[in-house]
Amino acid sequence: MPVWLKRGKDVEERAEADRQVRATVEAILGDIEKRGDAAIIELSQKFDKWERSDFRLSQREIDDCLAQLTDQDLHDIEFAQTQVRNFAQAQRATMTDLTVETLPGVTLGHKHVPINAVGCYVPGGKYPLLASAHMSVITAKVAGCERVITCAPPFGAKPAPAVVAAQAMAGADEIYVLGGIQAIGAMAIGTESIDPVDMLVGPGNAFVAEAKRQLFGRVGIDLFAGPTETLVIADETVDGEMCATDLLGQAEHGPTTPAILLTTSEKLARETMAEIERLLEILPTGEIARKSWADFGEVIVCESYDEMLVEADRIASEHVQVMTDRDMWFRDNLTNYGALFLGPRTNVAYGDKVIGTNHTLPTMKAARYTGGLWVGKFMKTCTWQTVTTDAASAMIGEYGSRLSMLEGFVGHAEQANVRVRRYGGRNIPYGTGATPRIEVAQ
Ligand SMILES: NC(=O)c1ccc[n+]([C@@H]2O[C@H](COP(=O)([O-])OP(=O)(O)OC[C@H]3O[C@@H](n4cnc5c(N)ncnc54)[C@H](O)[C@@H]3O)[C@@H](O)[C@H]2O)c1
Ligand SMILES: [Zn+2]
Repeated sequence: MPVWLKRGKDVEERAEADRQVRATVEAILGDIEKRGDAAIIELSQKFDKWERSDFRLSQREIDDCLAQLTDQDLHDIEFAQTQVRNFAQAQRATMTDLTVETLPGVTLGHKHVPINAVGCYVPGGKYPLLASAHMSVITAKVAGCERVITCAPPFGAKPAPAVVAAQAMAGADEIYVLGGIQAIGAMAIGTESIDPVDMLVGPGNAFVAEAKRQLFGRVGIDLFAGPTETLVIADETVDGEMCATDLLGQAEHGPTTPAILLTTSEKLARETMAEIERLLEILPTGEIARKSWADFGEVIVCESYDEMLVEADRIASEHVQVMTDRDMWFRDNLTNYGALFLGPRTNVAYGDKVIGTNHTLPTMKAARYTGGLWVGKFMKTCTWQTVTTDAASAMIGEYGSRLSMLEGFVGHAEQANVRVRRYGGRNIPYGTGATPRIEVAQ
């Protein structure tokens, strides 16, 4: 049985916080629906102290942001964007259109159709998360989406230059400085100044994730990508400093970030907890990380690798860092996770910022039913079919007619029968729903 050396807050407390967020989001989306731009302007003032009548940046404002970055900054952003684009293109290449003859004269297929208009949210309340611009905008463009618009909140009551640069360099068609529920609502519902999109993507805090969830149906969403979570699976092949650094590296995202250590070694567990206390004293973002570690950090000691696997699948964390003597065994056997980071030479920050895999990933156990954002999320896989011979049309028609009548659908049966008459030369009077029989072999 696993033993907890440290536990996080219980589920009830989290559920109460979720209820409050749900109510706030519902009220604000209703207001945006009713009052459009007027609501957006007020909300932006209220939550972000950001006053503007038009939130779209002009080309001049975009150029001004680009000019504030150093050559090194621009080179680094370009490097990261190239990695994200290369991987997205390789993934796109695995998605082939399909044409298959399933019976003589019966041809079925599917094709991948890019979604026309996409709204990409780039979070930036606590940190200007420019990497989210690459993850959403570039991936949408690789998919072939025509209109890709993007919203990020102001940072320190003005546009964050690095975020704007990343949005522009990624190829965004419209850039808005707008955050939180008001950004999500404006993109999905539309206002006098912003045309609505077909799909919302991108990570964000609990308000952003909940707003996307409530708007799902009216628009598509990528997945539930709320506050970051991380899980480290480690044995004695690594030390406490490495584990502590990887846990705190993600705990700094926000005060509700679960960072969990699963290990077979109580010695490593205790060493990691001590290291965390030492590092929290010197980490400049330690205040946030300390709060999330105190409230949501967990340390679980397991008896075996199999037990760690079961626990990891139960936790279904957004990020899973594996540093053991059998990393590929975990890759081959884990089933619930957003993204895997295998071996001590890589880590979650590489994925977050630069290596090329997408960092928008499922949280709150959504990893049980979805992977992260990828080029396939921006495509609709739509089927088509055709019947190319008379014999095939009549043969499928006879089955279709009988199966329709089993459901009581006479009109459906007639759609089939008219073809059985014309292409099969069978005389079935209209409106009888007569079902020609076949001999079933014994
Ligand atoms: N799951 C993923 O893939 C992933 C990836 C990266 C980041 N993240 C998460 O993104 C989040 C970013 O959060 P953030 O807060 O820094 O930026 P954010 O851009 O998501 O949210 C900032 C906005 O929240 C709104 N807001 C703040 N307090 C509010 C309140 N009380 N009521 C209504 N609206 C309010 C404001 O309008 C503000 O513009 C973090 O939680 C991080 O963990 C997740
Ligand atoms: Zn991160």
